[in-house]
Amino acid sequence: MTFFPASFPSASSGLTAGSAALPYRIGSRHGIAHKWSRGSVAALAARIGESYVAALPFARSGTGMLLTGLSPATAEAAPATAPRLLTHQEVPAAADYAAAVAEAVRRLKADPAFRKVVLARGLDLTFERAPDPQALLAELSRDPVALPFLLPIHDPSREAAKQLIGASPELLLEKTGTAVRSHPLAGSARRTGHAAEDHAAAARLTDSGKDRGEHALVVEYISDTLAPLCRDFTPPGPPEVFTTDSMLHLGTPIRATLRDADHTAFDLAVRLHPTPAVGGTPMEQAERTIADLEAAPRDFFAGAIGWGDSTGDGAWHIAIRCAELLGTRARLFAGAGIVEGSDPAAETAETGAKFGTMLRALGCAALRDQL
Ligand SMILES: C=C(O[C@H]1C=CC=C(C(=O)O)[C@@H]1O)C(=O)O
Repeated sequence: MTFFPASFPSASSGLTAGSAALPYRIGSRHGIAHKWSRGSVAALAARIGESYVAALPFARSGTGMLLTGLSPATAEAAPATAPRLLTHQEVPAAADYAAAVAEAVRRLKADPAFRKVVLARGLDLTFERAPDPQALLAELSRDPVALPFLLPIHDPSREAAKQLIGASPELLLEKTGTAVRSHPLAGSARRTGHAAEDHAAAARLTDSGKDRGEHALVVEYISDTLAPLCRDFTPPGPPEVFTTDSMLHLGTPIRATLRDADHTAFDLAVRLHPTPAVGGTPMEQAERTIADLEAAPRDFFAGAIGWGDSTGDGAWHIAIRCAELLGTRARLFAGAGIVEGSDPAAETAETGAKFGTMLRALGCAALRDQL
């Protein structure tokens, strides 16, 4: 699957940028859409070069990063030995995450208008020496369906050089001229790599009313947001199974044609973010529940990362299957969509399985079986 038009500088190997230049406020949900008109994006692109890269945090009120020095990812060979893992700690522990899921299910059952919330947790790792981000990026590039990314996300005035690294399987929005594309994912099963087991898991996922329901909320939200901006919007067909290196997902390809090419990719991404693939339905209630029940601050996890050019074209992915790197430490993140029919133990296991992408790249794939 190709996520980027051929003109994108890093089309073949991922999204990377040199330095965090201009932290900016997203403001209100639609505020930036006006500020970031085609003209302002063109002016910005002229200042920083042909293209820009940006990262939006999960929180709509958070501070985003506009990144300059867009640099093609160099897929260097990974060193033979990954740094030795010294410690690992789940944040929170699996039992506490399961308790948070149970509480979310209680709240969902108590209010029929509250349909879904995505709850996440972290996994803190420390290594004998600092993992090499370029080597990790090369490892993450092995999955052809995911977008590898490596972005500096630190605010220079606040802290040391934090980097966000991952391989996103989820396309939030791509815009080329008037053509737009999205590929929402929701509803998941662990991939074991054994063909017969994965085949059976894919069949169970396709037949699961609970997974189809949590997926449909995301497709509905994206369709409702894009349809008024598009001509002849055709409702997408049923979901398909989408296979990544470590997971199976329900995924729905969405394609449409904008009425007006003047919407920039940035504008559309900000209108869509965050979707119920990482937030919930309704969003305000999900945000409150996430603030109440999650132990690890999300920051840029479950945010959006993307690029754009002076014509307004660009592509945005959801920042999942990722980690924050800070020296010898890494914090991995994983979330699961919780609906009324969720089983806390199964959702906890799902987050454990989702850590698999980063664990494999970091050379500690075996840890996935203990989570
Ligand atoms: C929030 C994550 O995944 C999202 C994307 C695909 C499937 C999901 C799910 O089945 O819950 C999540 O919505 C994550 O990987 O941390």
